[in-house]
This record gives sequence, structure tokens and C-alpha cells, in this order.
Amino acid sequence: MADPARTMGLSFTKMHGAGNDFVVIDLRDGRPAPDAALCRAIGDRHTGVGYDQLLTVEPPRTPGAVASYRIWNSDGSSSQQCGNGARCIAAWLVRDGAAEGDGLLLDSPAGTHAVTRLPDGYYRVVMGVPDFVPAHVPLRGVDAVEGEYVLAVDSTVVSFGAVSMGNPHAVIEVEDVASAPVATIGPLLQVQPAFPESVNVGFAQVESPGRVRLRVYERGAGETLACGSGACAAAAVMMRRGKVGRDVVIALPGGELRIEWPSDDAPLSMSGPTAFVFEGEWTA
Ligand SMILES: N[C@@H](CCC[C@H](N)C(=O)O)C(=O)O
Repeated sequence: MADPARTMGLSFTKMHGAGNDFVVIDLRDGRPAPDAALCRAIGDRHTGVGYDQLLTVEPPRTPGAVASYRIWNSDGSSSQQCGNGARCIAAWLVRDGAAEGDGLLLDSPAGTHAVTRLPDGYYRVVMGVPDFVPAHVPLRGVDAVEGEYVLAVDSTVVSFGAVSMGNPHAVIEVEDVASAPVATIGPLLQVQPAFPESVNVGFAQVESPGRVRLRVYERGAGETLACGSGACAAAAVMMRRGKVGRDVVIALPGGELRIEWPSDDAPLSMSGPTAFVFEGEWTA
């Protein structure tokens, strides 16, 4: 006889992309998404499953798209963009049989993304044109000198670039990413009134014109092993400053992503890995 607790459970897939970990839930049958309290309960790394972002797979919104997805951070807040998540959703849909061939379109809260399947579980996602307009980040009340903003945060003066990849990013260039003040400046910058919707804070060390080391203190999740949209933001900021070429590897604590941005008005694309970890049933 079926166990009622199991049959009433919420099936999920645990995945990660370069160490940025996800709980993926199939809601294509129209069931509602978990509320913020349930997101937090599932996201608890001691009493729940644990994840950086919870991703829901939902019916497509635009013609030609295979599915849409929404994004929740582990604190229950929602986001418009998740680069590593987009790759994982594509891999999930391919495994599910919903996507045929090597190309698929995915609707995210930030728009529609073309995704290409590459060998060995890698996927390339067209992430769109990085948007440097301050009001679109959104960033308010801070003037830029050649794309560099300056804010006094407590007793520290912080210089950063700001860009929207659909979600807000600040990128701070550092000499040594290993000793960067990620856990102190990250949360302090997030609560500045200049960022009315908070911000994902990247700390980027340019190693060479083809390689950047990056750590990201994410909105709603803290420091993660990788942030795909953060990698896009760091690459875009450093490319615009002429510090790196238009095809760059971003090395994050959990793995490497390749970012290609041919020119300022072209769409930027991100390539990287996906991995399935386990299947589960949330019954609490
Ligand atoms: N890890 C993600 C970004 C997830 C959302 C972010 N924390 C936000 O609130 O905007 C990525 O791979 O892009």
C-alpha cells in the first residue's frame, strides 16, 4: 500500500552548476509555487534539503519555449535571473524528454533565453545584453566616473561597477580574491539605500586578459560557490574597462564558466557545467 506521506510529498531534483546548488520542482501541472516559509524550510541546510536557489519548472509563456522557470533564494526572496540555474533547468528538461535536439528556448522572469546543449553536461545560455543604465540595476544617487561608482560603507570606501543581468550586480575589483572582504562588504553593500532592491556583490581579481577569479556574495543566499549571472556581470564590467578580452574564463570557488561578449550591444553568453545530485520527496 502506498505511504500517504510520500504520495502527498513534493518531488524534487537536487542539482548544481559549478557548485551553485538547486532544488528543482516540477510545477508544469499548474500547482502553486512554495511560499516563502516553505522555501526557507526546504532551504535549511540542517533541517531541510539545503540549496542556494529553489527553481520551479512551469509552463512556457512564449511561443517556441519549452518551459518557464522561476527562482527563489534560500531566504525565501525571489529573483529575476539565475545563470547557473538556467543551465540546470535546460539539463533537467533534456533529461525529462521535454526538449528535442541541442537547442531550446527557456522563459525566465528576466526574459527568454536561447540555450545550447554542449558535450559532457555543459550548456551555453544567451543571457542578454548587460544593462549598465543605473536606474535599471537599480542603483540610485551615486555618480560614476568612467563607470566606477564610489560609496562610503561604514568606514570603508568601496569602488564598484554596477550592471543588470536581469538581476542587480555590483562588481568590486580586488588584488587578491582569496583575502577579499566578501563576508563583510557584501552584506553591507546590499543594505545601502543606493541599492533599493539589494544587490549581488562580486569580488573580481583579473589574473590575465583571459581569466578572472571571482567570489560572489549573493542576494538572499550569502556567498555561493558560483554565481552565473555574477560571472556575466564581472566579465561585462572588466570587458568594458578593457581589462580582459571578449572571451574570458571566470574561475569561481566551485568551477569555471566561459563568458563571451562580442561587443557592447550584442548579447552575452555563458557556458558551464550541470550536474544531477539526487531525487527526493519533501514530506514535512
Ligand atoms: N546564483 C544565481 C543568481 C541567483 C539569484 C540572486 N541571488 C539574486 O537574488 O539576484 C546565478 O547563477 O546567477
